[in-house]
Amino acid sequence: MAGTSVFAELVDEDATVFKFYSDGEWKRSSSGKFVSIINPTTRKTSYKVQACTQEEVNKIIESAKTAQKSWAKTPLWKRAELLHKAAAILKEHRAPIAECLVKEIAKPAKDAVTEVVRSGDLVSYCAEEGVRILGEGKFLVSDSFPGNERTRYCLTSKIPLGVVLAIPPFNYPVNLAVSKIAPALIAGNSLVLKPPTQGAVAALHMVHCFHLAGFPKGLIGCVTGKGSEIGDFLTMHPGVNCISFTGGDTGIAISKKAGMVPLQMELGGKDACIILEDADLDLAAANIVKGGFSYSYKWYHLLLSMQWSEVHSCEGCPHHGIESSANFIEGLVMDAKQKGATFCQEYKREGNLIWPLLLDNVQPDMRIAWEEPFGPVLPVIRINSIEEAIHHSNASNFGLQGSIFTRDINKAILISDAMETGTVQINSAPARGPDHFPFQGLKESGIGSQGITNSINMMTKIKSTVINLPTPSYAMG
Ligand SMILES: NC(=O)c1ccc[n+]([C@@H]2O[C@H](COP(=O)([O-])OP(=O)(O)OC[C@H]3O[C@@H](n4cnc5c(N)ncnc54)[C@H](O)[C@@H]3O)[C@@H](O)[C@H]2O)c1
Repeated sequence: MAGTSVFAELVDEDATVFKFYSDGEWKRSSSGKFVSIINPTTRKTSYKVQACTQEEVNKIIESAKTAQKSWAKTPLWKRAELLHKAAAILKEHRAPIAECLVKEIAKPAKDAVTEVVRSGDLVSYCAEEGVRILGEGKFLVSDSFPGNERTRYCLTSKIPLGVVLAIPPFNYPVNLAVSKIAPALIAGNSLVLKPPTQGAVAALHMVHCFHLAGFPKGLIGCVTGKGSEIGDFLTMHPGVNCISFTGGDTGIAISKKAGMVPLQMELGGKDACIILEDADLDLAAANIVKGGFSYSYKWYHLLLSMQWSEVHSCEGCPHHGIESSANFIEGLVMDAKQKGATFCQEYKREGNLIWPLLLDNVQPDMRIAWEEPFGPVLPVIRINSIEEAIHHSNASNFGLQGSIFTRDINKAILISDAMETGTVQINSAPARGPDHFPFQGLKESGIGSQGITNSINMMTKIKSTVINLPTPSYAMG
């Protein structure tokens, strides 16, 4: 159970308020204030976390700065060893962490366990990859550039950035936290985590697994509280040397406010799925259901016929969101209704629960054509040509992923090259992973690239050491 056995020190005596992690210890905030985490299913408070103060943020960053200096001097194999240990502990304690995910974000129990196990695997893979890529540098000689003799040797290596700030979103609060934590640590950085409110307790449990693995005091800090109170303070903090963020539009605002630090931004998307006439329609339908509805929290059963116009039935699958997101989704649906979209099912909402809905004949003047509902509402735009499909896809401000369904690989490649998205899936729904695949958004969907290798590289800088020789020295030959 959450907050018990090895996790008992995370929680207050009354077992409801979780502490934050600073300088290797679990602490109560001096604010005396808490942030409640509402269970989206029961709409009751599941947990409370500390509302940390700016002074507490300062202290965490200061400790992270100090700890990073000696961590960077820790041999790479030792850093990897600790990460492997943390990964094993994380996987061992998957049950209580998964329980938090169920209560905080209404993730189905099986998916919640998968998220934790996948996170452990990510941490181990990152340790292995780090040992290889950080153990290599470059050797360059000067005479390859015009006008130079071979009098200079340049040795390059990868050095850490310092303090990395990690901000994951609510939908994968563990996986998208470790995808930032592990690369940062293997590369010799320290790490400050600001988890999302919904998902904070799962993240605190995950951080405790790193604590149990024996990472040095202060190297990892985890601060909880309201984004509106400590968010800007964190992202504009002069002690932060890199920000790795996953979320929505908040990331655009952060990018504008952040100082001269490397940014890794993984933001919203509006992934177009282009289905050509020759597509395997069963495959396309199954993947569209998966891509459009799989994060609708509950099991679903949606039968799509071979023709969009003949959607037979759609049952179950309510979307357990928070009230503001349910209202936002409803706004998109009503706008589409007013402008003439065809409803393939009756729109159904009870409280925060929204049932899956397929909207046909969506037109470019409807908000749902462009805005991300982040809920179980799927718009269908009928197209007459490949060019029209590419046009609609590229007209989006987003550029995260896209899908193409066709049996003609030559056409698929041409369309893929024309799509302005970071990833294109041929004959599958948009997916993030496996976690070592590069993953990136174009336009308003992000800055930089992720995936284990890219994240490690992104969280380092190149350092050159140049050896200047008094006379040219050429290799024997
Ligand atoms: N690109 C991807 O692969 C990917 C993956 C998962 C989620 N997302 C996106 O995430 C969004 C849903 O997640 P969300 O609702 O948690 O996103 P969000 O942008 O509302 O919040 C993301 C994180 O930012 C924090 N935050 C809020 N205000 C802040 C501030 N002023 N300063 C610093 N941090 C602040 C939140 O607490 C949370 O931890 C969707 O738009 C979705 O597309 C994208």
